[in-house]
Amino acid sequence: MTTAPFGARLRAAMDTRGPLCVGIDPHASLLTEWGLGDDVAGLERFTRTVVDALAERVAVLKPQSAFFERFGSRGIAVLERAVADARAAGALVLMDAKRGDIGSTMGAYAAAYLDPGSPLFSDAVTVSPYLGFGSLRPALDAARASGAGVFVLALTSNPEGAEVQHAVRADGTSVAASVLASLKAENAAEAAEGRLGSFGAVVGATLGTAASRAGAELTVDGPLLAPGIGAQGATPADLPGVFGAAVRNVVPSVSRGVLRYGPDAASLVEAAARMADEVRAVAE
Ligand SMILES: O=c1ccn([C@@H]2O[C@H](COP(=O)(O)O)[C@@H](O)[C@H]2O)c(=O)[nH]1
Repeated sequence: MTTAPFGARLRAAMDTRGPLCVGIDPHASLLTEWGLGDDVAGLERFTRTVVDALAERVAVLKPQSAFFERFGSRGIAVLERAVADARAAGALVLMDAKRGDIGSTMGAYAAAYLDPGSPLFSDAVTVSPYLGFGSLRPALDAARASGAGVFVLALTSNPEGAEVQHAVRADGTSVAASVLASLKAENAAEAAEGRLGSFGAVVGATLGTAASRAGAELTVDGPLLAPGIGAQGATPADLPGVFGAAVRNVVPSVSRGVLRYGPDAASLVEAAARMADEVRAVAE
């Protein structure tokens, strides 16, 4: 590995830029609101505007792969360009792809997002542990080898997530608690040296006290991606209540709550800065 581990790069970015992650989610409705066509040209203009406005300012940009995949290969080409441009401008790119499959197929997903030779290589990727945490091993190993990161869905921001994530296993722990404990084990070496690990959890900012109800220990010694701020109803003020002492490792994520201020670049910058200020006020 020639690059520093993701956890170290993320901590440095959070310290210099603040911890905010802005999602690139080109919803059809947003393309229309921005006066763009719901087509590849609209997708490209939207994506380029967000990257140009924010990649030099925020710690993390999180393209939502689904919105690019719906345009087929030409949408993926836009995504590839966005990843490269955002990284070149200094943002860390978290590919929100939520992949999860049997281990052998997981290896191919890892090659797509975590192999530096891939056109979609990203600083980190979201994955789903519901084929068993062990099925994620190829992604965890690939990330370790390339200095990338992995964010595992643990307690998602949507209300439906609880039916799976709060389910209690034969050993009496919840599914979410078990995912979080597995992540903590992955980060053990970095934690022993006082560094932020590269293996993070997705924990919704919308959760209220649900994490403690699921018996989930949020201190995984890695980053905690907190989506749900803005359009899903959570605010930065909710973060201390959801995360407690772990708030220092939280990367609050907002997509529509910033994107709705486009297409004017200055308005996007202002919206992200306002959100970052609100986050700073509660996270320090
Ligand atoms: O638990 C989760 C995991 C991922 N997401 C993703 O984050 C954004 C949220 O968009 P908003 O417009 O800020 O609501 C979106 O890409 C989701 O797929 C999540 O919301 N919750």
